Amino acid sequence: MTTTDKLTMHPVTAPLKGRVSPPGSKSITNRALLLAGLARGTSRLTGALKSDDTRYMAEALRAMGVTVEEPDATTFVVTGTGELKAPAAPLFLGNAGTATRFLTAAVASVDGTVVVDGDEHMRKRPIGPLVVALRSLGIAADAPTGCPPVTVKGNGHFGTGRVEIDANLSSQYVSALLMAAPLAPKGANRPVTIALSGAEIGARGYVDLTLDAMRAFGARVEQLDAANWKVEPTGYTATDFHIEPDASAATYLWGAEVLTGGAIDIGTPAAAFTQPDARAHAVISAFPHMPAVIDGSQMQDAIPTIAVLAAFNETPVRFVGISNLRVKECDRIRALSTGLNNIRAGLATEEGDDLLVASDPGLAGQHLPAEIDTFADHRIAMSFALAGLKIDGITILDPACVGKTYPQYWDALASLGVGFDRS
Ligand SMILES: O=C(O)C1=C[C@@H](OP(=O)(O)O)[C@@H](O)[C@H](O)C1
Ligand SMILES: C=C(OP(=O)(O)O)C(=O)O
Repeated sequence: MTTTDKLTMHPVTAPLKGRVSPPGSKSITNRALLLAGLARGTSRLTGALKSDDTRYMAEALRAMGVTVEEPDATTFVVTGTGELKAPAAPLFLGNAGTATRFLTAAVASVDGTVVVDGDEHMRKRPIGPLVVALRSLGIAADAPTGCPPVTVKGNGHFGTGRVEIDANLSSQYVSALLMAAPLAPKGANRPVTIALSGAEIGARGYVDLTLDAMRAFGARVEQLDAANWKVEPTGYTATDFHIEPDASAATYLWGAEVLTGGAIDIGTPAAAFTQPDARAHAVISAFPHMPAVIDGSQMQDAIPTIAVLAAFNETPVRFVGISNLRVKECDRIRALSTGLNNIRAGLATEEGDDLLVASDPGLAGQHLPAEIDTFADHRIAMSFALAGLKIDGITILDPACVGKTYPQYWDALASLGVGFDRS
């Protein structure tokens, strides 16, 4: 599809029925790309996501001497030498949080200086706690604004010993340290211990994805207790690896199904996903009787989907445990309240970091023209598209921002019979 500035949805006239498979998981693809790039030898990654976020990771690895081939639309063939080389220019990672955080730690293993940078949105997303943790290991890292760009002066290996990390703002800091930890100095026989400091981590399920991917690439990592992990200095071993579909992408299809009373076969049962957002399936399946209070802490990326559905629920919904939605691609609590109130004043209220969504099943079928500012955030675009399935007049601004994780999103909706005008 060509890039357009606006997309106005046509409400559906019949339940949505058909088969649409979500693309590969962004989280798992970017973990597998990195670990394959750090390994010596060739790894074949199948079922992978090809989108802005994974392209940035692949390009960064290429810039550091890794061969990344793309034989088809869902496969990466990655050949590494067992070490990353210093890139000739700063690594530009757009607004890909995973690529930015994971590489910030991994480039400590480069022998030379690496600048990790992103776009204007990424330059507002905090990375200070990760930089502090790297410095405590003796790695020269600097991020003067507390956000990218980060300059890392690597000395050819990661550190050893114990490192503390405050992961309250992002679980990606823990994943970043875990994945870099096997890259200890040659001959090191001491493990790295990663210890949580501060408040409880956001979405623990992402750390579990990290451990699974690390073990698949030969790492020896042990969770000692809820706050401590021990990682042996093994490096990584190339392997073939299959990536499951993206659970966050699946939430839009589950949402479209319940909102229209349809039947959309996404090809993967909800219980088969290992990603945290699969938890959203149970909540979405309860629509239009979703609970009065929903804790988003363990399924953060699904909250925009559920918040838009909540407007059509039988009863209001309060979202709690979502404070770090304020530091995602945009301030998602603000973007959701702005968009919902734009559809109808009073639909959403922010109370501190809670979001209250007033419900009105009678919204369906109404003509309520609203231009939804997506703040360049794929999840805001994809979730408000659901409102446009039931309300006449919903226009999504900058619809191409879905390219961050689901470039085929609009085509997928069209394949189910959804209509829209582009302008
Ligand atoms: O580790 C990951 O793959 C991710 C962790 C989450 O971010 P935070 O850890 O910053 O909450 C999530 O929102 C993001 O889309 C992907
Ligand atoms: C928060 C997200 O992405 P990231 O942190 O990887 O940029 C997301 O995809 O919703």
